Amino acid sequence: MKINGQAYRTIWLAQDGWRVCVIDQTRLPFRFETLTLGSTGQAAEAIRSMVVRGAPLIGATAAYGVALAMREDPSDAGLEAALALLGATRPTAVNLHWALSRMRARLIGLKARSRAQAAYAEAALLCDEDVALCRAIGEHGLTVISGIAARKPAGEPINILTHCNAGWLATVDWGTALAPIYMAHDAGIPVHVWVDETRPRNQGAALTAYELGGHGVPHTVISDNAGGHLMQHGQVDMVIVGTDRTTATGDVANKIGTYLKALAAHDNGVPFYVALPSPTIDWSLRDGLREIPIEERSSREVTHLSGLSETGEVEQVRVVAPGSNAANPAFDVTPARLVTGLITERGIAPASSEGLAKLFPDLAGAA
Ligand SMILES: CSC[C@@H](O)[C@@H](O)C(=O)COP(=O)(O)O
Repeated sequence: MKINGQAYRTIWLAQDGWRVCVIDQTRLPFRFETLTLGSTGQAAEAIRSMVVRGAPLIGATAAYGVALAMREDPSDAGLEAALALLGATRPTAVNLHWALSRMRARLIGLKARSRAQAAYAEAALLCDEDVALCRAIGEHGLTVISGIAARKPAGEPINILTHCNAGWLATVDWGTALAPIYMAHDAGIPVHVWVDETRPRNQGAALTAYELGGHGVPHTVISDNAGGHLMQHGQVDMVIVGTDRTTATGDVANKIGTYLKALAAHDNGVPFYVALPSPTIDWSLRDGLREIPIEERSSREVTHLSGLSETGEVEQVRVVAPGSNAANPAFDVTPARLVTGLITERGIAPASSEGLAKLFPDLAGAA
């Protein structure tokens, strides 16, 4: 997607052909800065500190982290150490482990001297595939938006609510939940997006609003608590969110607060869709609530807010009473029964074992 007219992916190789460039998402929306990663340690730190975030981009960065490791130490011990370091960065997004398993499978049978080149090629392939998966998700999701548009008076915007950031910044390009929205907008279908601010880190207010604004998509940022009210008053036609891990049975882990939106959507008859590429499906899990690991993050993300001061400086301020404790579970699980459909690269599946297995017999069968 474009920033100030220039096309970007979220991850690319530097001019030297081996270091890895990323957009520093902790600086958005007020500063656009890129970082160049020159070691596995730096790649791991970029994931841990959320310089890069979003399930597919975490996987892509981890893949390049393995490639960087293979320049440093391509031995079996070097490979296993890199996989362990990168695998311990963030617990919920399964794309991380999917990407690391794929890199291991590609490299383990090779002689050490061939590994670096093969690792870079595999990481690049994984990134290109991610772009293709997200584009296909966009095309399938577009049919849902077009269907809703056909039932509305001509010219009236389709109001779509989204939570967190599942746009191109969360993937290599296009995004998952936002891909259908970009495609609808580009096709001339009038869309308007309600953007949940997504406390505590405000990925909606900072990143989704930045992306949609950059692409000219009409949107309005709302406080996280406003969605239910808007749904009760008929102001939301559909919800689309992304996911960090979806079980083989269709339970969906996503940014904290997603479950409450699904409940409100269910109560108000608003369709609730989840957009995901197949690497986000954890075929080994059947009970999302019990089995998906939920990341606990620093309480400081709850007690403090970051923003632009009147003097143009990015500052942090405390918003919680001094002395109060804060808890910060970063994800929640929406049970399959609340999900209208899973928008994947192969089409739209009911959120159930049967629905997923029918679309992905090859993957479901292999688990
Ligand atoms: C296409 S991204 C899907 C999810 O990764 C996204 O919705 C999300 O929850 C991101 O969380 P984050 O903590 O910002 O990495």
